[in-house]
Amino acid sequence: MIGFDSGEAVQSLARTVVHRECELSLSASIVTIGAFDGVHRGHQALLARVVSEARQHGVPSVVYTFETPPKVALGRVIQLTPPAERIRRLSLFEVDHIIMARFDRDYASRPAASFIEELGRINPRGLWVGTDFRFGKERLGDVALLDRYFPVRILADVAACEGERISSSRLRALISEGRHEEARLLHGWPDAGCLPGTAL
Ligand SMILES: Cc1cc2nc3c(=O)[nH]c(=O)nc-3n(C[C@H](O)[C@H](O)[C@H](O)COP(=O)(O)O)c2cc1C
Ligand SMILES: Nc1ncnc2c1ncn2[C@@H]1O[C@H](COP(=O)(O)OP(=O)(O)OP(=O)(O)O)[C@@H](O)[C@H]1O
Repeated sequence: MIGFDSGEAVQSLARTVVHRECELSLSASIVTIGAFDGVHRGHQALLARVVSEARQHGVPSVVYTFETPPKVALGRVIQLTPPAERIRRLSLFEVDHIIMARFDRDYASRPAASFIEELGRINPRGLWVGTDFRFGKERLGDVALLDRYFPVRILADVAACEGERISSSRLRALISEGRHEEARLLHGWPDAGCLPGTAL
């Protein structure tokens, strides 16, 4: 049983442990960061790479994500997957650690440098993100900045058969248009609903 409401670390599948931000410290790791709303096929490709590289190097794999996806917390979009279901889906990839940061006003106002400092505690030896990854206050941090501190690896865009990049935004659009079967093909999970998130 996976639950997150208690806020405690959760031992779910064999090796997945969920942490609040700041409480995990590792001497080496392979990491990916993102909202992962829906854990769609693009996210799944990223997770598979992280877990495989971590095993190759004999270090823990880490997913750094947010209890509420930033765009949802900022009231811009509807949430696809609530935290407990997101943890369940992430866990199926057998990541070693999931960090669930609470994206509130204080967190959103942290500059990129503060986030880089936090990441330093888990010593990423490889940091996997997609091409468009941004972080820090006003989204000022980008891949070039991150790469000055950690070895950044970029995953090429995973696209659907018609060539369009798979994204949580695309899924939200399809679901709002009632195109559930197309959405299901993009996210790769049996159910495809939008569930309300909590805005800041
Ligand atoms: C420390 C920190 C501060 C952030 N502040 C903002 C912000 O001010 N505005 C914003 O739109 N997003 C902010 N974000 C969210 C990022 O834009 C982005 O959503 C997050 O890094 C996850 O990446 P992803 O959207 O590619 O999954 C922040 C992220 C982090 C880690
Ligand atoms: N189709 C994809 N191919 C490769 N990487 C992806 C893909 N979709 C997302 N990613 C990467 O996964 C990480 C988490 O992304 P995020 O949760 O923002 O997903 P998203 O689908 O881009 O969301 P949104 O549409 O809301 O911006 C980021 O590093 C992002 O670049």
